[in-house]
Amino acid sequence: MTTENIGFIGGGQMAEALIKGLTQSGSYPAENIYVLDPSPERKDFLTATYNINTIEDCGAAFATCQKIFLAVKPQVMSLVLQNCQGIINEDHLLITIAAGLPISSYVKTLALPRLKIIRVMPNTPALVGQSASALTASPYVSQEELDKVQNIFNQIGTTTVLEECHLDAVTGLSGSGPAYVFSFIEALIDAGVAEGLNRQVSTNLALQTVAGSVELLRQNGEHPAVERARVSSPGGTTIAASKILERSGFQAIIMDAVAAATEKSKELGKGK
Ligand SMILES: NC(=O)C1=CN([C@@H]2O[C@H](COP(=O)(O)OP(=O)(O)OC[C@H]3O[C@@H](n4cnc5c(N)ncnc54)[C@H](OP(=O)(O)O)[C@@H]3O)[C@@H](O)[C@H]2O)C=CC1
Ligand SMILES: O=C(O)[C@@H]1CCC=N1
Repeated sequence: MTTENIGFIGGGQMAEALIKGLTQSGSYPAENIYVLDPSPERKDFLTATYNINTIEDCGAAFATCQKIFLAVKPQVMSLVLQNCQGIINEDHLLITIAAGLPISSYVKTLALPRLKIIRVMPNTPALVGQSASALTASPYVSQEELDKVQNIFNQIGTTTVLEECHLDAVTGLSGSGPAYVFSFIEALIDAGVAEGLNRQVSTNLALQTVAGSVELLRQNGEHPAVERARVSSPGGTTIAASKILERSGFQAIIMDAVAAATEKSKELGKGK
């Protein structure tokens, strides 16, 4: 069976995370991957690093690739789609990773009522095969087509198929989520340094604490509050720290942050 060519319109951070995840895991041959980006330096970097191919314009992308990933910022998507008008037809399969933009906005801009498009929200841990992606498809995508695309994302992490109404919340939680986790880890490292630990030691301890806690939750299957209670010895250190987190509204801050990102995702799609 021959491998289909896949193309990326936009070769930025998230496209690179997907390309690296797919090529370095060995799950997709580099020679079947094409990228279109306005920056010659960026294209040179991507071809030199991942041995993939570059492509010059939308016409060449759609002539060469069976599946096209739209990986540009939501703010420039309509311009990109306008450039592709008359090139994209209802036989093509589009996969968009743009935050916020509803499937209906692509149908409207391209004036293709039976457009086949899958909207996906991945995240950058795709770089190391650990992405969390949620997918939703337009009604004209067959189950087989959805399965194939889901399988591509399965090569770089976990996937969930959801109704489109949930995609903004997914963006707020897992799309942007790595940034919140990185902030937390950064704070833990700095806290260790503030308490006198060497930065490298502090980094190693913080990373393993987060990784180990995730693994514990995965393996035990308990609610995080149960595991938190197990760490908190009576009259001990953890409960003293927890009091500070509670007082500062730590959990509410995280919930507010996810709500702000979810709201921004909705805003990006408004009027589109
Ligand atoms: N970063 C993340 O963690 C995630 C991002 N996403 C989504 O992925 C998409 C890309 O985001 P991200 O990778 O962060 O952004 P980047 O800005 O890193 O990537 C976008 C790329 O598209 C290029 N570009 C701009 N105009 C065109 C055009 N007309 N044709 C082809 N390429 C073009 C940009 O080039 P130039 O910079 O020269 O303009 C840039 O290289 C967004 O829609 C975002 O919502 C989804 C999940 C997670
Ligand atoms: O910040 C953003 O808009 C993109 C979408 C999700 C993660 N990064």
